[in-house]
Amino acid sequence: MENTRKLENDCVVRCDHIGKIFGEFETSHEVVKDINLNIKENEFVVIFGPGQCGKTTLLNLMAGLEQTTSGEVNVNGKPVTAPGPERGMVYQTTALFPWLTVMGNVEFGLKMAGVKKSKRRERAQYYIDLVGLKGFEKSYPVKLSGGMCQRVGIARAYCNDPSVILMDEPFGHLDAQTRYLMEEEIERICSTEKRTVVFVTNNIEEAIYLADRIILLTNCPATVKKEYVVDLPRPRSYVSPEFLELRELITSEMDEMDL
Ligand SMILES: Nc1ncnc2c1ncn2[C@@H]1O[C@H](COP(=O)(O)OP(=O)(O)OP(=O)(O)O)[C@@H](O)[C@H]1O
Repeated sequence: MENTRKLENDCVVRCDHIGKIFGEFETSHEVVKDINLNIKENEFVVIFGPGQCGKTTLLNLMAGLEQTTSGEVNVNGKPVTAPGPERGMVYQTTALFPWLTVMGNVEFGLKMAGVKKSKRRERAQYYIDLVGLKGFEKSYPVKLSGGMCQRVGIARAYCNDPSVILMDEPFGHLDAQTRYLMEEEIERICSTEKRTVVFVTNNIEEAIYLADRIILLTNCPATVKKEYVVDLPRPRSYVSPEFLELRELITSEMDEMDL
């Protein structure tokens, strides 16, 4: 489906010296420290790092679900102060409306935006088909598997045509086989419809399989330890020598952090 968005430049998300401290005084906990990031249009950026290092917090700052204590997040050149429709979210647990069908969930944002029924149905159907859920339009979330619910979440995010889609470990709760399948699916969807995606994971293989660029964070408080541009051809093989070499490189960098 045509992407009608116009950008003034090719940088969609910009984090300018952002920091986050939870609490105050003796209970204060610094979780994100002085992070600078520029994420370009249609770039697939993976935020990767040790457990509990602050990945979700960083994503929540981009989403406007948390406020920075220093620095600023900009999306399309505008400061982020609260959640907004130009930032779509896909969560680890799908956060679907259980009382709405697949169609109802996918078209929800457009309905709220006042888009005419025929138009929003057409658009929602396109994304339902794209994520492989044709035939399930009238199903309720309770009848769907975990992987199918995640497909609905992805279709919903795409359907609203945000400038950036923020994904917080969307496959973290899936069994290993479904997870591999969904990684292939997101790869297929993103190559059919290029979007700017920021994707949080603590799975190294998932990171290398999907990313144009991996941002490796340090232990908490999270700072940028290293960036890796992943220019392996797509779709990638988990067992190609280049894939394994990069996995080894990032893993040894992480092992050093544990010392
Ligand atoms: N609202 C909050 N108030 C206080 N501390 C918080 C809050 N949110 C997160 N934290 C703390 O920030 C740290 C980082 O949490 P965060 O969930 O961002 O890490 P993560 O890297 O996404 O974790 P995981 O590897 O489990 O996905 C943790 O110690 C967590 O307890």
